[in-house]
Amino acid sequence: MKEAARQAAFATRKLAHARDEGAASSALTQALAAYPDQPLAGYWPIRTEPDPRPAMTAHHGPLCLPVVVVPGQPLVFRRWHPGAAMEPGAFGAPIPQDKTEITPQILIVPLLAFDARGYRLGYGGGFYDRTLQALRAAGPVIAIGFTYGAQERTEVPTDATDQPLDFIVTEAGIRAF
Ligand SMILES: Nc1nc2c(c(=O)[nH]1)N(C=O)[C@@H](CNc1ccc(C(=O)N[C@@H](CCC(=O)O)C(=O)O)cc1)CN2
Ligand SMILES: Nc1ncnc2c1ncn2[C@@H]1O[C@H](COP(=O)(O)OP(=O)(O)OP(=O)(O)O)[C@@H](O)[C@H]1O
Repeated sequence: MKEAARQAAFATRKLAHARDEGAASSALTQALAAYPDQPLAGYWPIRTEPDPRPAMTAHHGPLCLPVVVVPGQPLVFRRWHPGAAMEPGAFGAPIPQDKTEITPQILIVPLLAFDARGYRLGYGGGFYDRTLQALRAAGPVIAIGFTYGAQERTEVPTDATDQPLDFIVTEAGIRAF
């Protein structure tokens, strides 16, 4: 069920990526302006993900990027700043060389599809679900899904471990759940 939804979502995201990247990025900068000082986790874009780095660069607080420690475990987050030295990470996304870990309070979360309940479909590792579960158990966290409007579905397939998003940002603007 999730696999078929993933394949279809890759196709619509590729088209949306070619059309709208800049617009999605400026909506993200606006959403983050509500939380200027909190530690922010973004991501280094891979495939056809929209690029959150311009919005991260505009953020005042500490910045970090996700690192896969091992499959089946939550992500950790390494300190990052624009221009920071990078090294190859697992799964094709570069990671900061600086091993200093930061606990983010705001997370920009990549995704393949989302629905009106705020549920998301990722690449299938369960990394963000495990990470959000652990962070939410420890304190307040805001998860902001970042993608294109074309990735909305009536209902994405979910299971008991899926963690909902607090906001979705697309080129159409900011939605709260
Ligand atoms: N930009 C970005 N960084 C990220 C994530 C992400 O989704 N986007 N992650 C979010 O978790 C983590 C990396 N996890 C990932 C998990 C699977 C695949 C992926 O493309 N898997 C392929 C198989 C790859 C392989 O076998 O080597 C696939 O499912 O087809 C990518 C990233 C941390 N960093
Ligand atoms: N907190 C958790 N504890 C145990 N298993 C989990 C947890 N979160 C997710 N999983 C498991 O991980 C696997 C992958 O989950 P799922 O297909 O929802 O990934 P995804 O949301 O697409 O990926 P990601 O969150 O990395 O973007 C599933 O078998 C799911 O049950």
